[in-house]
Amino acid sequence: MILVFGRTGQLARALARAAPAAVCLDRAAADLAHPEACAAAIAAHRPAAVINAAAYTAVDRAEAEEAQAHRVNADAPAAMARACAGLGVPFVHLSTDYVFGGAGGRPIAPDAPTGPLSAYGRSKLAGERGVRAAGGVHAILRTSWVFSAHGRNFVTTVLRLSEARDALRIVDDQIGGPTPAADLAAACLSVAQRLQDAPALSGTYHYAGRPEVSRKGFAEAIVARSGRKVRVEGIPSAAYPTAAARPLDARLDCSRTEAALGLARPDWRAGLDAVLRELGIGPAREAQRW
Ligand SMILES: NC(=O)C1=CN([C@@H]2O[C@H](COP(=O)(O)OP(=O)(O)OC[C@H]3O[C@@H](n4cnc5c(N)ncnc54)[C@H](OP(=O)(O)O)[C@@H]3O)[C@@H](O)[C@H]2O)C=CC1
Ligand SMILES: Cc1cn([C@H]2C[C@H](O)[C@@H](COP(=O)(O)OP(=O)(O)O[C@H]3O[C@@H](C)C(=O)[C@@H](O)[C@H]3O)O2)c(=O)[nH]c1=O
Ligand SMILES: [Mg+2]
Repeated sequence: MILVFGRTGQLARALARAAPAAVCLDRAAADLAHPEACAAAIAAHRPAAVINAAAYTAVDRAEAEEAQAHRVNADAPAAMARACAGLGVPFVHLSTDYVFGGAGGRPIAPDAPTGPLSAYGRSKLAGERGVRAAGGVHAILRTSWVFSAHGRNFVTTVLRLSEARDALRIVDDQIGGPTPAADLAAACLSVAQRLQDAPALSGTYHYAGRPEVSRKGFAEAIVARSGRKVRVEGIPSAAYPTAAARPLDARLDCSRTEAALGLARPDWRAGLDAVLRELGIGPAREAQRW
């Protein structure tokens, strides 16, 4: 059995769909603010593998709650990893492109130097370090711009805004790889299985959707595919001040993931069409050519 933390989140919902036999724990069952309770949950369930899909993901709010973000994103994953190492159970943990400063101008390899710009990024980087230090069989999967039909993500945000406005102002100097939660879930399950068969595959991997796009380009695709009549105006990040700074170019180089694990990058446009169908929004214009 696969044990999943973060039942109500985008990724965990997709994991539950893809692996109905998985046991998914929510905050009531395992609060990551209490790391030892998470370790106890692993010992109690004695799973074949653990996937941590829970995190403090409120990037801007984390600037004022860095200690809380650290507890949830660093202390809890470290405790989970230690529990898994003690039981000899593979641990799959999610991290983010926001551990990078994003100023390099080219796709970033998994072993590249990090440099988070935000409290969220710092907390996720500390989580990576704690997982590695536990020394067990593990995979850290860095991903980016995860979206689905559920919860707060860029797709649901743009759809909500496009219902209320006839123009959106979206930054066009931040580029990345949108990642469908459904594809990310499949990748996590594949990695959890591979680690059971080949512990030496332990390591840090990049897994994000393609083609890379700016936030403005992503918003244009969302608006176009949803059939909404909304103008999307490109603006510089400086014109959209936020509490947390975002990397301008933290594109993840995913080539080693494909080589080592056989996981190709998902096409986010197909993922977007699937999400819009799930939301009953469209119809996707057949004439639309990518
Ligand atoms: N979303 C994105 O764009 C990206 C996400 N990631 C990473 O991928 C993983 C999954 O992200 P995603 O599915 O989008 O996350 P979501 O924001 O959709 O969900 C986060 C989940 O974590 C849970 N959670 C938060 N705090 C606690 C806590 N104290 N105790 C227990 N559960 C808690 C939430 O529960 P509740 O509903 O109760 O708040 C929720 O179920 C995370 O590790 C994230 O950092 C990486 C890159 C991009
Ligand atoms: C809503 C909106 C956002 N933006 C900008 C703000 C910000 O710079 C950028 C992204 O906005 P959001 O806050 O929705 O996305 P954000 O919360 O930054 O998404 C991040 O989530 C965490 C969990 C991750 O790990 C990252 O990979 C990334 O996906 O878009 C606009 O320019 N116009 C808008 O109308
Ligand atoms: Mg956000």
